[in-house]
Amino acid sequence: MFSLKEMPISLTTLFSAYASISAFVMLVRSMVNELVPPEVRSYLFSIFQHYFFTPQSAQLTLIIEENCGIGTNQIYEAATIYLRTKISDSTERLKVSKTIRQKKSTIDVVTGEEITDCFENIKLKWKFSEKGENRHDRQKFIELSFDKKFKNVVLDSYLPYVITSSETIKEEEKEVRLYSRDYRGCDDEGYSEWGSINLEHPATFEKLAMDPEVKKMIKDDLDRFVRRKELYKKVGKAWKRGYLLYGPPGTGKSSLIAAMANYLKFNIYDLNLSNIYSDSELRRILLSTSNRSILVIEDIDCSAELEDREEEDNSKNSSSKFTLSGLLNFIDGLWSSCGDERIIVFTTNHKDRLDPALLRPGRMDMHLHMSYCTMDGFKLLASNYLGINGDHRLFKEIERLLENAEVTPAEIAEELLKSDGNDVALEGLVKFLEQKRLEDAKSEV
Ligand SMILES: Nc1ncnc2c1ncn2[C@@H]1O[C@H](COP(=O)(O)OP(=O)(O)OP(=O)(O)O)[C@@H](O)[C@H]1O
Ligand SMILES: [Mg+2]
Repeated sequence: MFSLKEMPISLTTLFSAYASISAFVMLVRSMVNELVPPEVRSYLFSIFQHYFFTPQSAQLTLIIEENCGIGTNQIYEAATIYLRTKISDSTERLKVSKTIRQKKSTIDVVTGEEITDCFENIKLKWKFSEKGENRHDRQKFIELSFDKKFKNVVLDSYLPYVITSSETIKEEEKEVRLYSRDYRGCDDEGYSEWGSINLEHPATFEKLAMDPEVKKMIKDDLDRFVRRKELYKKVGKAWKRGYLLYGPPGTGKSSLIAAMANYLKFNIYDLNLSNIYSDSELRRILLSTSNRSILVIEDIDCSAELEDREEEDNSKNSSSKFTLSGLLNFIDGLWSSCGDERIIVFTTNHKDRLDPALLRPGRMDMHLHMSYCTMDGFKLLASNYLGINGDHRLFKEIERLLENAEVTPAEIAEELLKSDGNDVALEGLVKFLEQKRLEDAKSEV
Protein backbone atom coordinates (compact mmCIF):
# COMPACT_ATOMS: atom_id res chain seq x y z
CA MET A 1 0.00 0.00 0.00
CA PHE A 2 1.11 3.57 -0.82
CA SER A 3 0.83 6.40 1.70
CA LEU A 4 -0.20 9.80 0.25
CA LYS A 5 3.38 10.98 0.48
CA GLU A 6 4.78 7.97 -1.35
CA MET A 7 2.43 8.20 -4.34
CA PRO A 8 4.35 8.83 -7.64
CA ILE A 9 2.22 11.93 -8.40
CA SER A 10 0.98 13.33 -5.12
CA LEU A 11 -2.52 14.78 -4.79
CA THR A 12 -0.95 18.12 -3.88
CA THR A 13 0.81 18.26 -7.27
CA LEU A 14 -2.46 17.33 -8.99
CA PHE A 15 -4.44 20.08 -7.23
CA SER A 16 -1.84 22.76 -7.95
CA ALA A 17 -1.78 21.75 -11.66
CA TYR A 18 -5.59 21.98 -11.79
CA ALA A 19 -5.50 25.42 -10.13
CA SER A 20 -3.03 26.80 -12.66
CA ILE A 21 -4.98 25.33 -15.64
CA SER A 22 -8.21 26.91 -14.31
CA ALA A 23 -6.48 30.23 -13.86
CA PHE A 24 -5.16 30.00 -17.42
CA VAL A 25 -8.61 29.14 -18.83
CA MET A 26 -10.14 32.06 -16.93
CA LEU A 27 -7.49 34.37 -18.30
CA VAL A 28 -8.05 33.16 -21.90
CA ARG A 29 -11.83 33.46 -21.47
CA SER A 30 -11.67 37.03 -20.21
CA MET A 31 -9.24 37.94 -23.02
CA VAL A 32 -11.54 36.39 -25.62
CA ASN A 33 -14.53 38.18 -24.07
CA GLU A 34 -12.75 41.49 -24.33
CA LEU A 35 -11.05 41.13 -27.66
CA VAL A 36 -13.49 39.03 -29.79
CA PRO A 37 -16.89 40.52 -30.73
CA PRO A 38 -19.91 38.51 -29.43
CA GLU A 39 -21.11 37.31 -32.90
CA VAL A 40 -17.67 35.92 -33.79
CA ARG A 41 -17.52 34.39 -30.33
CA SER A 42 -20.76 32.50 -30.78
CA TYR A 43 -19.64 31.35 -34.23
CA LEU A 44 -16.38 29.98 -32.84
CA PHE A 45 -18.28 28.36 -30.02
CA SER A 46 -20.66 26.61 -32.40
CA ILE A 47 -17.74 25.22 -34.41
CA PHE A 48 -16.07 24.04 -31.23
CA GLN A 49 -19.30 22.44 -30.11
CA HIS A 50 -19.85 20.76 -33.50
CA TYR A 51 -16.42 19.12 -33.53
CA PHE A 52 -16.21 18.05 -29.94
CA PHE A 53 -19.72 17.43 -28.76
CA THR A 54 -21.93 16.43 -31.72
CA PRO A 55 -21.96 12.65 -31.95
CA GLN A 56 -20.69 11.65 -35.43
CA SER A 57 -23.27 9.61 -37.40
CA ALA A 58 -22.21 5.99 -37.46
CA GLN A 59 -24.72 5.24 -40.20
CA LEU A 60 -24.22 5.24 -43.93
CA THR A 61 -27.19 5.49 -46.25
CA LEU A 62 -27.05 4.30 -49.84
CA ILE A 63 -29.62 5.71 -52.24
CA ILE A 64 -30.83 3.21 -54.81
CA GLU A 65 -32.92 4.88 -57.48
CA GLU A 66 -35.33 2.99 -59.68
CA ASN A 67 -33.75 4.16 -62.90
CA CYS A 68 -30.17 4.82 -63.76
CA GLY A 69 -29.84 6.91 -66.86
CA ILE A 70 -32.27 5.52 -69.37
CA GLY A 71 -32.12 1.97 -68.08
CA THR A 72 -33.55 0.39 -64.98
CA ASN A 73 -31.32 0.05 -61.95
CA GLN A 74 -30.54 -3.62 -61.48
CA ILE A 75 -29.97 -3.18 -57.75
CA TYR A 76 -33.38 -1.53 -57.33
CA GLU A 77 -35.15 -4.29 -59.19
CA ALA A 78 -33.23 -6.99 -57.33
CA ALA A 79 -33.94 -5.35 -53.96
CA THR A 80 -37.70 -5.19 -54.54
CA ILE A 81 -37.78 -8.89 -55.36
CA TYR A 82 -35.41 -9.94 -52.58
CA LEU A 83 -37.21 -7.87 -49.94
CA ARG A 84 -40.50 -9.64 -50.63
CA THR A 85 -38.96 -12.54 -48.72
CA LYS A 86 -38.05 -10.28 -45.79
CA ILE A 87 -41.46 -8.83 -45.01
CA SER A 88 -42.07 -9.08 -41.26
CA ASP A 89 -45.09 -8.75 -39.00
CA SER A 90 -44.21 -5.14 -38.28
CA THR A 91 -44.83 -4.06 -41.89
CA GLU A 92 -48.04 -2.07 -41.99
CA ARG A 93 -48.89 -1.68 -45.68
CA LEU A 94 -48.32 -4.08 -48.55
CA LYS A 95 -49.41 -4.27 -52.15
CA VAL A 96 -50.97 -7.52 -53.26
CA SER A 97 -51.83 -8.57 -56.81
CA LYS A 98 -52.73 -11.71 -58.73
CA THR A 99 -53.91 -12.47 -62.23
CA ILE A 100 -56.34 -15.30 -62.93
CA ARG A 101 -53.62 -17.58 -64.19
CA GLN A 102 -51.06 -16.80 -61.51
CA LYS A 103 -50.86 -19.58 -58.99
CA LYS A 104 -49.90 -17.35 -56.08
CA SER A 105 -50.46 -13.71 -55.24
CA THR A 106 -47.49 -11.38 -55.44
CA ILE A 107 -46.90 -9.30 -52.34
CA ASP A 108 -44.85 -6.12 -52.68
CA VAL A 109 -43.52 -3.54 -50.29
CA VAL A 110 -44.91 -0.05 -50.90
CA THR A 111 -43.52 3.46 -50.58
CA GLY A 112 -43.01 4.54 -46.98
CA GLU A 113 -42.44 1.07 -45.57
CA GLU A 114 -39.26 -0.13 -43.90
CA ILE A 115 -37.77 -3.60 -43.96
CA THR A 116 -34.89 -4.84 -41.83
CA ASP A 117 -32.44 -7.52 -42.77
CA CYS A 118 -29.38 -9.12 -41.24
CA PHE A 119 -26.31 -10.26 -43.15
CA GLU A 120 -23.18 -11.66 -41.49
CA ASN A 121 -24.38 -10.08 -38.24
CA ILE A 122 -24.73 -6.65 -39.89
CA LYS A 123 -28.07 -4.96 -39.35
CA LEU A 124 -29.49 -3.36 -42.47
CA LYS A 125 -32.50 -1.11 -42.87
CA TRP A 126 -34.28 -0.66 -46.20
CA LYS A 127 -36.73 2.19 -46.68
CA PHE A 128 -38.97 2.60 -49.72
CA SER A 129 -39.41 6.21 -50.81
CA GLU A 130 -40.55 8.36 -53.69
CA LYS A 131 -39.80 11.86 -54.90
CA GLY A 132 -41.23 14.12 -57.58
CA GLU A 133 -44.61 15.74 -57.93
CA ASN A 134 -46.21 14.47 -61.06
CA ARG A 135 -46.24 11.23 -63.00
CA HIS A 136 -43.43 12.24 -65.33
CA ASP A 137 -40.80 13.24 -62.83
CA ARG A 138 -41.76 10.80 -60.11
CA GLN A 139 -38.80 8.70 -59.11
CA LYS A 140 -38.97 5.81 -56.71
CA PHE A 141 -35.91 5.02 -54.67
CA ILE A 142 -34.85 2.88 -51.75
CA GLU A 143 -32.55 3.93 -48.92
CA LEU A 144 -30.30 1.30 -47.47
CA SER A 145 -28.78 2.26 -44.07
CA PHE A 146 -26.22 0.41 -42.00
CA ASP A 147 -23.20 0.99 -39.80
CA LYS A 148 -20.53 2.88 -41.72
CA LYS A 149 -17.80 0.47 -40.84
CA PHE A 150 -19.46 -2.25 -42.93
CA LYS A 151 -19.44 -0.20 -46.12
CA ASN A 152 -17.13 -2.57 -47.96
CA VAL A 153 -18.92 -5.72 -46.86
CA VAL A 154 -22.24 -4.27 -47.98
CA LEU A 155 -20.92 -3.12 -51.35
CA ASP A 156 -18.79 -6.15 -52.11
CA SER A 157 -20.80 -8.98 -50.58
CA TYR A 158 -24.29 -8.00 -49.49
CA LEU A 159 -25.49 -6.25 -52.64
CA PRO A 160 -24.16 -9.03 -54.94
CA TYR A 161 -25.93 -11.48 -52.61
CA VAL A 162 -29.19 -9.53 -52.97
CA ILE A 163 -28.84 -9.65 -56.77
CA THR A 164 -28.16 -13.39 -56.98
CA SER A 165 -30.92 -14.16 -54.48
CA SER A 166 -33.38 -12.12 -56.51
CA GLU A 167 -32.39 -13.98 -59.65
CA THR A 168 -33.07 -17.32 -57.98
CA ILE A 169 -36.44 -16.08 -56.72
CA LYS A 170 -37.32 -14.74 -60.16
CA GLU A 171 -36.46 -18.02 -61.83
CA GLU A 172 -38.56 -19.94 -59.32
CA GLU A 173 -41.68 -17.86 -59.60
CA LYS A 174 -41.26 -16.63 -63.12
CA GLU A 175 -44.36 -15.85 -65.07
CA VAL A 176 -43.58 -14.94 -68.62
CA ARG A 177 -44.49 -11.31 -69.21
CA LEU A 178 -45.58 -9.59 -72.34
CA TYR A 179 -44.21 -6.07 -72.63
CA SER A 180 -45.76 -3.59 -74.96
CA ARG A 181 -45.61 0.16 -75.25
CA ASP A 182 -49.39 0.10 -75.51
CA TYR A 183 -49.75 -1.00 -71.89
CA ARG A 184 -47.74 1.84 -70.40
CA GLY A 185 -49.27 2.90 -67.12
CA CYS A 186 -51.36 -0.27 -66.75
CA ASP A 187 -49.11 -2.09 -64.37
CA ASP A 188 -48.27 0.54 -61.81
CA GLU A 189 -44.63 0.52 -62.80
CA GLY A 190 -44.76 4.27 -63.04
CA TYR A 191 -43.55 6.00 -66.15
CA SER A 192 -41.40 3.71 -68.25
CA GLU A 193 -40.92 2.88 -71.87
CA TRP A 194 -42.77 -0.41 -71.58
CA GLY A 195 -45.82 -1.59 -69.70
CA SER A 196 -46.35 -5.27 -69.09
CA ILE A 197 -48.93 -7.90 -68.37
CA ASN A 198 -48.51 -11.61 -67.80
CA LEU A 199 -48.29 -13.52 -71.03
CA GLU A 200 -51.33 -15.68 -70.68
CA HIS A 201 -50.91 -17.31 -74.04
CA PRO A 202 -51.41 -21.05 -73.65
CA ALA A 203 -49.26 -21.92 -76.68
CA THR A 204 -46.67 -24.64 -76.20
CA PHE A 205 -44.61 -26.57 -78.73
CA GLU A 206 -46.73 -29.65 -78.02
CA LYS A 207 -49.89 -27.83 -79.10
CA LEU A 208 -48.45 -26.31 -82.27
CA ALA A 209 -49.49 -27.89 -85.53
CA MET A 210 -46.32 -27.85 -87.56
CA ASP A 211 -43.83 -30.25 -89.07
CA PRO A 212 -42.52 -32.27 -86.08
CA GLU A 213 -38.98 -32.13 -87.46
CA VAL A 214 -39.03 -28.34 -87.75
CA LYS A 215 -40.46 -28.16 -84.26
CA LYS A 216 -37.65 -30.31 -82.91
CA MET A 217 -35.09 -28.27 -84.81
CA ILE A 218 -36.35 -25.03 -83.24
CA LYS A 219 -36.36 -26.50 -79.74
CA ASP A 220 -32.84 -27.86 -80.18
CA ASP A 221 -31.69 -24.52 -81.54
CA LEU A 222 -33.11 -22.69 -78.52
CA ASP A 223 -31.57 -25.17 -76.09
CA ARG A 224 -28.19 -24.83 -77.76
CA PHE A 225 -28.45 -21.05 -77.70
CA VAL A 226 -29.19 -20.90 -73.98
CA ARG A 227 -26.40 -23.39 -73.18
CA ARG A 228 -23.72 -21.56 -75.12
CA LYS A 229 -22.99 -18.50 -73.04
CA GLU A 230 -19.30 -19.32 -72.70
CA LEU A 231 -18.87 -20.09 -76.38
CA TYR A 232 -20.45 -16.80 -77.47
CA LYS A 233 -18.14 -15.01 -75.08
CA LYS A 234 -15.07 -16.91 -76.28
CA VAL A 235 -15.60 -16.17 -79.95
CA GLY A 236 -16.58 -12.57 -79.20
CA LYS A 237 -20.04 -12.91 -80.71
CA ALA A 238 -23.08 -11.17 -79.26
CA TRP A 239 -25.22 -13.64 -77.35
CA LYS A 240 -28.31 -13.20 -79.45
CA ARG A 241 -30.25 -15.16 -81.99
CA GLY A 242 -32.58 -13.99 -84.73
CA TYR A 243 -35.52 -15.77 -86.32
CA LEU A 244 -37.56 -14.70 -89.29
CA LEU A 245 -41.00 -16.30 -89.37
CA TYR A 246 -42.88 -15.98 -92.61
CA GLY A 247 -46.12 -17.36 -93.94
CA PRO A 248 -49.79 -16.52 -94.48
CA PRO A 249 -51.99 -15.16 -91.68
CA GLY A 250 -53.22 -17.80 -89.27
CA THR A 251 -50.39 -20.27 -89.70
CA GLY A 252 -49.13 -19.88 -86.15
CA LYS A 253 -46.32 -17.31 -86.26
CA SER A 254 -47.48 -15.46 -83.16
CA SER A 255 -48.35 -18.77 -81.48
CA LEU A 256 -44.82 -20.02 -82.15
CA ILE A 257 -43.34 -16.92 -80.51
CA ALA A 258 -45.54 -17.46 -77.44
CA ALA A 259 -44.47 -21.13 -77.38
CA MET A 260 -40.80 -20.09 -77.52
CA ALA A 261 -41.32 -17.63 -74.65
CA ASN A 262 -43.16 -20.21 -72.54
CA TYR A 263 -40.51 -22.82 -73.29
CA LEU A 264 -37.55 -20.62 -72.33
CA LYS A 265 -39.43 -18.56 -69.74
CA PHE A 266 -38.26 -15.43 -71.55
CA ASN A 267 -40.31 -12.26 -71.52
CA ILE A 268 -41.62 -10.90 -74.79
CA TYR A 269 -41.19 -7.29 -75.90
CA ASP A 270 -43.68 -6.56 -78.62
CA LEU A 271 -42.40 -3.62 -80.62
CA ASN A 272 -44.73 -1.78 -82.93
CA LEU A 273 -42.57 0.11 -85.39
CA SER A 274 -45.35 2.33 -86.61
CA ASN A 275 -45.33 4.29 -83.34
CA ILE A 276 -41.64 5.12 -83.47
CA TYR A 277 -40.47 8.28 -85.08
CA SER A 278 -36.70 8.42 -84.81
CA ASP A 279 -33.64 6.27 -84.47
CA SER A 280 -32.85 7.86 -81.15
CA GLU A 281 -36.30 6.99 -79.81
CA LEU A 282 -35.81 3.44 -81.05
CA ARG A 283 -32.45 3.24 -79.34
CA ARG A 284 -33.91 4.45 -76.05
CA ILE A 285 -36.75 1.96 -76.26
CA LEU A 286 -34.52 -0.99 -77.09
CA LEU A 287 -32.06 -0.10 -74.36
CA SER A 288 -34.84 -0.29 -71.83
CA THR A 289 -35.52 -3.96 -72.59
CA SER A 290 -33.99 -6.59 -70.34
CA ASN A 291 -31.88 -9.67 -70.92
CA ARG A 292 -33.39 -13.15 -71.35
CA SER A 293 -36.09 -11.77 -73.55
CA ILE A 294 -37.57 -12.04 -77.01
CA LEU A 295 -37.96 -8.86 -79.00
CA VAL A 296 -40.78 -9.29 -81.47
CA ILE A 297 -41.33 -7.11 -84.48
CA GLU A 298 -44.45 -8.28 -86.30
CA ASP A 299 -45.28 -7.55 -89.92
CA ILE A 300 -41.86 -6.22 -90.76
CA ASP A 301 -42.92 -5.95 -94.43
CA CYS A 302 -44.83 -2.86 -93.40
CA SER A 303 -41.42 -1.18 -93.41
CA ALA A 304 -42.50 -0.06 -96.88
CA GLU A 305 -44.82 2.30 -95.02
CA LEU A 306 -41.94 3.46 -92.90
CA GLU A 307 -40.08 4.56 -96.00
CA ASP A 308 -43.09 6.60 -97.13
CA ARG A 309 -43.25 8.17 -93.73
CA GLU A 310 -39.58 8.96 -93.93
CA GLU A 311 -40.08 10.97 -97.10
CA GLU A 312 -43.04 12.75 -95.59
CA ASP A 313 -41.06 13.59 -92.47
CA ASN A 314 -38.03 14.65 -94.43
CA SER A 315 -39.87 17.60 -95.77
CA LYS A 316 -40.98 18.59 -92.28
CA ASN A 317 -38.14 17.77 -89.99
CA SER A 318 -35.13 15.84 -91.07
CA SER A 319 -34.03 14.96 -87.55
CA SER A 320 -37.19 13.04 -86.69
CA LYS A 321 -37.27 9.92 -88.76
CA PHE A 322 -37.00 6.25 -88.21
CA THR A 323 -35.38 3.89 -90.69
CA LEU A 324 -35.19 0.15 -91.04
CA SER A 325 -31.44 0.44 -91.47
CA GLY A 326 -31.38 2.26 -88.12
CA LEU A 327 -33.04 -0.72 -86.54
CA LEU A 328 -30.73 -3.23 -88.16
CA ASN A 329 -27.60 -1.26 -87.34
CA PHE A 330 -28.73 -0.92 -83.81
CA ILE A 331 -29.40 -4.61 -83.44
CA ASP A 332 -26.05 -5.49 -85.00
CA GLY A 333 -23.93 -3.00 -83.18
CA LEU A 334 -24.86 -1.27 -80.00
CA TRP A 335 -27.05 -3.99 -78.63
CA SER A 336 -24.31 -6.57 -79.12
CA SER A 337 -22.25 -4.86 -76.50
CA CYS A 338 -24.85 -4.49 -73.79
CA GLY A 339 -27.37 -7.32 -74.00
CA ASP A 340 -27.22 -10.98 -73.11
CA GLU A 341 -29.47 -13.87 -74.07
CA ARG A 342 -31.49 -11.88 -76.55
CA ILE A 343 -33.77 -13.38 -79.14
CA ILE A 344 -35.15 -11.28 -81.95
CA VAL A 345 -38.08 -12.46 -84.02
CA PHE A 346 -39.38 -10.76 -87.12
CA THR A 347 -42.61 -11.92 -88.71
CA THR A 348 -44.05 -11.24 -92.10
CA ASN A 349 -46.83 -12.45 -94.34
CA HIS A 350 -44.81 -11.52 -97.43
CA LYS A 351 -41.20 -12.58 -97.43
CA ASP A 352 -40.86 -11.37 -101.02
CA ARG A 353 -41.63 -7.79 -99.95
CA LEU A 354 -38.91 -7.61 -97.34
CA ASP A 355 -36.03 -5.21 -97.47
CA PRO A 356 -33.04 -7.22 -98.82
CA ALA A 357 -30.95 -5.91 -95.92
CA LEU A 358 -33.04 -8.07 -93.64
CA LEU A 359 -32.62 -11.21 -95.74
CA ARG A 360 -28.85 -10.93 -96.06
CA PRO A 361 -27.15 -14.15 -94.85
CA GLY A 362 -26.11 -13.89 -91.24
CA ARG A 363 -28.68 -11.22 -90.40
CA MET A 364 -31.34 -13.65 -89.17
CA ASP A 365 -30.03 -17.01 -87.97
CA MET A 366 -33.09 -18.99 -89.05
CA HIS A 367 -35.76 -18.43 -91.65
CA LEU A 368 -38.84 -20.46 -90.75
CA HIS A 369 -41.66 -20.98 -93.16
CA MET A 370 -45.03 -21.36 -91.45
CA SER A 371 -47.34 -22.96 -93.90
CA TYR A 372 -50.83 -24.32 -94.54
CA CYS A 373 -52.11 -27.22 -92.52
CA THR A 374 -50.88 -30.71 -93.37
CA MET A 375 -52.50 -33.98 -92.33
CA ASP A 376 -50.02 -34.30 -89.44
CA GLY A 377 -50.91 -30.79 -88.32
CA PHE A 378 -54.61 -31.57 -88.56
CA LYS A 379 -54.22 -34.73 -86.46
CA LEU A 380 -52.56 -32.71 -83.73
CA LEU A 381 -55.39 -30.16 -83.80
CA ALA A 382 -57.98 -32.96 -83.72
CA SER A 383 -56.24 -34.37 -80.68
CA ASN A 384 -56.01 -30.96 -78.93
CA TYR A 385 -59.47 -29.71 -79.74
CA LEU A 386 -61.55 -32.90 -79.90
CA GLY A 387 -59.48 -35.38 -77.96
CA ILE A 388 -59.30 -37.78 -80.94
CA ASN A 389 -55.97 -39.56 -80.61
CA GLY A 390 -56.48 -42.49 -82.97
CA ASP A 391 -58.31 -42.66 -86.27
CA HIS A 392 -61.74 -41.44 -87.34
CA ARG A 393 -63.90 -42.48 -90.27
CA LEU A 394 -63.67 -38.97 -91.81
CA PHE A 395 -59.88 -38.68 -91.62
CA LYS A 396 -59.29 -40.24 -95.08
CA GLU A 397 -61.59 -37.74 -96.71
CA ILE A 398 -60.10 -34.84 -94.80
CA GLU A 399 -56.61 -35.93 -95.90
CA ARG A 400 -57.70 -35.93 -99.54
CA LEU A 401 -59.29 -32.50 -99.19
CA LEU A 402 -56.28 -31.02 -97.37
CA GLU A 403 -53.99 -32.06 -100.23
CA ASN A 404 -56.04 -29.92 -102.58
CA ALA A 405 -56.80 -26.85 -100.49
CA GLU A 406 -54.80 -24.14 -98.81
CA VAL A 407 -56.20 -24.04 -95.30
CA THR A 408 -54.50 -22.52 -92.28
CA PRO A 409 -54.36 -24.14 -88.85
CA ALA A 410 -56.33 -21.11 -87.56
CA GLU A 411 -59.21 -21.86 -89.95
CA ILE A 412 -59.27 -25.53 -88.96
CA ALA A 413 -59.10 -24.67 -85.28
CA GLU A 414 -62.09 -22.39 -85.69
CA GLU A 415 -64.14 -25.11 -87.45
CA LEU A 416 -63.31 -27.66 -84.76
CA LEU A 417 -64.53 -25.29 -82.07
CA LYS A 418 -67.92 -24.81 -83.67
CA SER A 419 -69.56 -27.93 -82.31
CA ASP A 420 -69.56 -30.04 -79.14
CA GLY A 421 -69.80 -33.40 -80.88
CA ASN A 422 -66.74 -34.79 -82.69
CA ASP A 423 -68.72 -36.23 -85.62
CA VAL A 424 -70.60 -32.97 -86.20
CA ALA A 425 -67.39 -30.93 -85.92
CA LEU A 426 -65.54 -33.11 -88.44
CA GLU A 427 -68.50 -33.16 -90.83
CA GLY A 428 -68.57 -29.36 -90.61
CA LEU A 429 -64.85 -29.32 -91.40
CA VAL A 430 -65.35 -31.54 -94.46
CA LYS A 431 -68.00 -29.12 -95.75
CA PHE A 432 -65.73 -26.16 -95.08
CA LEU A 433 -62.82 -27.80 -96.95
CA GLU A 434 -65.02 -28.65 -99.94
CA GLN A 435 -66.25 -25.08 -100.06
CA LYS A 436 -62.70 -23.79 -99.83
CA ARG A 437 -61.60 -26.04 -102.70
CA LEU A 438 -64.42 -24.71 -104.86
CA GLU A 439 -63.43 -21.12 -104.07
CA ASP A 440 -59.77 -21.82 -104.84
CA ALA A 441 -60.74 -23.43 -108.18
CA LYS A 442 -62.92 -20.43 -109.05
CA SER A 443 -60.20 -17.91 -108.28
CA GLU A 444 -57.76 -19.85 -110.49
CA VAL A 445 -60.11 -19.52 -113.48
N1 LIG B 1 -49.70 -24.00 -86.27
C1 LIG B 1 -50.72 -23.87 -85.42
N2 LIG B 1 -50.94 -24.77 -84.47
C2 LIG B 1 -51.95 -24.63 -83.59
N3 LIG B 1 -52.82 -23.61 -83.61
C3 LIG B 1 -52.65 -22.66 -84.54
C4 LIG B 1 -51.57 -22.73 -85.48
N4 LIG B 1 -51.65 -21.65 -86.29
C5 LIG B 1 -52.70 -20.94 -85.87
N5 LIG B 1 -53.29 -21.54 -84.83
C6 LIG B 1 -54.50 -21.03 -84.14
O1 LIG B 1 -54.91 -19.85 -84.80
C7 LIG B 1 -54.82 -18.70 -83.98
C8 LIG B 1 -54.15 -17.58 -84.75
O2 LIG B 1 -52.82 -17.93 -85.07
P1 LIG B 1 -51.59 -16.94 -84.96
O3 LIG B 1 -52.01 -15.67 -84.42
O4 LIG B 1 -50.47 -17.66 -84.30
O5 LIG B 1 -51.26 -16.76 -86.52
P2 LIG B 1 -50.23 -15.81 -87.24
O6 LIG B 1 -49.47 -16.66 -88.19
O7 LIG B 1 -49.47 -15.07 -86.23
O8 LIG B 1 -51.18 -14.84 -88.04
P3 LIG B 1 -50.91 -13.32 -88.52
O9 LIG B 1 -49.99 -13.40 -89.69
O10 LIG B 1 -52.26 -12.86 -88.89
O11 LIG B 1 -50.34 -12.61 -87.37
C9 LIG B 1 -53.98 -19.16 -82.80
O12 LIG B 1 -54.41 -18.54 -81.63
C10 LIG B 1 -54.20 -20.64 -82.74
O13 LIG B 1 -55.36 -20.91 -81.97
MG1 LIG C 1 -49.37 -13.01 -85.76
